[in-house]
Amino acid sequence: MSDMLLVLNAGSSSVKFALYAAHAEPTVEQLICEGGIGSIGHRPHFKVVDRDGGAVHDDYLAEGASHDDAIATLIGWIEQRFSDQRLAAVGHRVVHGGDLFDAPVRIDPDVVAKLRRFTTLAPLHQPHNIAAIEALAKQHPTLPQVACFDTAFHHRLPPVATWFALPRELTAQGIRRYGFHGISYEYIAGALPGVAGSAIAYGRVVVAHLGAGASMCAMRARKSVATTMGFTALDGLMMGSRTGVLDPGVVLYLLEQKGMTPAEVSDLLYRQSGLLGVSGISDDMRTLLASDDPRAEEAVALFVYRIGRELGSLAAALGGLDALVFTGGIGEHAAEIRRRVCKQAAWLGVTLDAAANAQASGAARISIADSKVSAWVIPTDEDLMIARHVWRLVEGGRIAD
Ligand SMILES: Nc1ncnc2c1ncn2[C@@H]1O[C@H](COP(=O)(O)OP(=O)(O)O)[C@@H](O)[C@H]1O
Ligand SMILES: CC(=O)OP(=O)(O)O
Ligand SMILES: [Mg+2]
Repeated sequence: MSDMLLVLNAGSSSVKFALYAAHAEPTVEQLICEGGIGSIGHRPHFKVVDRDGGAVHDDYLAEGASHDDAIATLIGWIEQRFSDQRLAAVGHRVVHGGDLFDAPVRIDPDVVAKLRRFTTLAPLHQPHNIAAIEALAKQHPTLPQVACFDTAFHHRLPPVATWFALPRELTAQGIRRYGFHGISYEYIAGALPGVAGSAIAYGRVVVAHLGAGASMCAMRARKSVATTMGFTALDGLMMGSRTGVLDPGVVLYLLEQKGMTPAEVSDLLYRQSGLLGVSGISDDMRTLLASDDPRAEEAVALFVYRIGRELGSLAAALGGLDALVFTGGIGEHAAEIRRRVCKQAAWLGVTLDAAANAQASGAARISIADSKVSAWVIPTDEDLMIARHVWRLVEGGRIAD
């Protein structure tokens, strides 16, 4: 009976998954199928596609089905569909590992207890990451589970890049910049030599992970030296529904002058702001780019402007820039956003190849051949990165059934 590895990325309203054959270290070719159960809490939609995007399964769960129901349905479907194969281990994307976890780890009750400490620092993600872990542990107590952390890739940031200008005792308590999207950045760092060549890969590179959640990371020789997200995944860039960086005085004003509760402020900053809040239309870049509403244009303009400001800051942290990489749903698919960002970065030496940008599909250079700073699109693959970590832990014998 051959083995499979399951990767889960549990979010606020979805459980995304990828299933890999585990006869060797996972590669794209070993992807068996992927998909997810979305709209959890409403009428959950269970969709699965094969490696080529062909439909494998399309069904709905009962109205109001929970995350636990979704996990049970997914595992049941896998066991029934692949009854001649064994699920050897499960890897989870866990957004916040704080200062406790700098590498993937086998999950046990002690690890779960530690993960809970960071729930308030990642309210959109951590509770659901933990819910998926606990649902699986309850339903399949002997199934090895591994946690891979968004924060781990940034664990060796220069100390000065982690400090807030707060009293020392608060910094000592862990109130500092952690950084996120690290699984994505780790994958891009691994892909850079093959896509852009070693000279660039080991140079000064800023990677822009532009999705519903968005951040940027300054890398030198493929190591994180600065990043836009901070203590939480609320900081940095303007995002689909999140503010990004905000004058902390605004929070005090909302609490003290507007009489909002902390919970109301949290909901405002995490779920009602960003592209959604500024446009008053949508958090989805596709909708805003297709809209002729002036508010949509203002939201897109601010989104691009904030990227430009952070790019300048990250180039300063690097002492210059050799390459700019776009990834994430917007970074990989929105040529218009890439065009605007690169135009705004002309002062840094980025010269866009308009045709290459318009037709980019998969990994591609989108700057002209002799651009002082090259620009690239590299699709990320957080699931594959997690599957590789699970394999290395299992293969290294550090996971026993
Ligand atoms: N073809 C496209 N054109 C523009 N934006 C796109 C396109 N496809 C996806 N997106 C954007 O990518 C976002 C999702 O990015 P993704 O990285 O998948 O999100 P998440 O942060 O949830 O992982 C969507 O909100 C949408 O705005
Ligand atoms: C950390 C974060 O914001 O993740 P996502 O982009 O998946 O929301
Ligand atoms: Mg994402």
